[in-house]
Amino acid sequence: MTHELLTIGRISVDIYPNDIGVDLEDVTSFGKYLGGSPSNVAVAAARHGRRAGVITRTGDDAFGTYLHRELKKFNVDDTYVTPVKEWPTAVTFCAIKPATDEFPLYFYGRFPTAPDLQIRADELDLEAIREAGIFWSTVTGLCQEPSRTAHIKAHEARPRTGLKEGQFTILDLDYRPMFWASEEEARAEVAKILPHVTVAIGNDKECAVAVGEGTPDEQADRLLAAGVEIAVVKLGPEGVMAKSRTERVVSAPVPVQTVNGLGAGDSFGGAFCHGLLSGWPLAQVLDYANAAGAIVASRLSCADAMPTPDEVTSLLAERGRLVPGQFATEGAAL
Ligand SMILES: Nc1ncnc2c1ncn2[C@@H]1O[C@H](COP(=O)(O)OP(=O)(O)O)[C@@H](O)[C@H]1O
Ligand SMILES: O=C(O)C[C@@H](O)[C@H](O)C(=O)COP(=O)(O)O
Repeated sequence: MTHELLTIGRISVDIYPNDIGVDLEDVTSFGKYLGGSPSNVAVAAARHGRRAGVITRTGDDAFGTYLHRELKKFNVDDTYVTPVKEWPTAVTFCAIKPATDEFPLYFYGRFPTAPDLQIRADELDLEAIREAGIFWSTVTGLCQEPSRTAHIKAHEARPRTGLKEGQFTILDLDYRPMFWASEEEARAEVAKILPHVTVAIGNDKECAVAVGEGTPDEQADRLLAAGVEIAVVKLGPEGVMAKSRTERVVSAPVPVQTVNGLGAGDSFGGAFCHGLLSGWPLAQVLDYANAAGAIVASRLSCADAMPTPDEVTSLLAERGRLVPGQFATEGAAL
């Protein structure tokens, strides 16, 4: 199977509160969901009809079984999801406090390591990585060995110069401070991957870790100077800005009632991939992904909340931002 999108990195069981607006110590019941940013991105793209797969590791346990079941349910290829014996599947709790726009994450089963940080270079199917329409990795995957070397090897196997028309290599600048000794350490690792990347996506804080403090424009310019073709700066409820060598595109906020800001970035990412694969102009890709992010921000969970194309276009239509025929997918690039 050739994947339209192949992601690599973490997977977890998200254990998210059913109680909204309270700190974790006051939560009385939780729901259980597939989670982990690059896995969510694969789910999001599959919801838009794309052939998506993920390279990751679970523990050899019941939560691992659950995650396989969920990936299959969402139509994500789990061929490259294998168990490690030594570590249990990671779980992630959060608190949901929309009134103050706070959604703190609490990672368990990631210290000193997690199964998905045990991905080894010698286990990779480099042919599948080379052939994928889009290959998506995250900065968190670089935080520890052997995952770090595996990520570098995967990227080296897919050099920018070897990409075919319509192929993209995306780095999600995703930065979780608890997994790093310092921002400088993360920046040094990002610098090793960037030469292979054609699209970099991050929020303003993540861009600062990757290429230093600055305005979104300055950060995008630095990413372009590092050789990427498209630099995307996500701005949460403020929308998104992207730059290529020839254009600067802003997609204005798509207002929604925020429930849980977590997962919006992954929804954005999966929808962004769908837009690139469809060959849409950058402005159109950004509007679509912006609305897809907003939808997940207005819902409780991450993977289970990923929207379908109809849900995205309906929201844009409701906001008076849909040009009829604009988001046709017939002309898929691959
Ligand atoms: N509360 C919100 N209201 C409307 N759109 C949102 C909201 N939160 C996120 N989005 C959309 O989703 C995108 C990604 O969300 P963001 O929070 O910036 O990413 P991340 O989760 O990676 O930090 C934003 O750029 C925006 O397009
Ligand atoms: O993996 C994580 O970082 C946390 C997960 O609980 C969650 O599923 C997630 O990935 C949220 O990512 P975001 O889209 O960057 O908010």
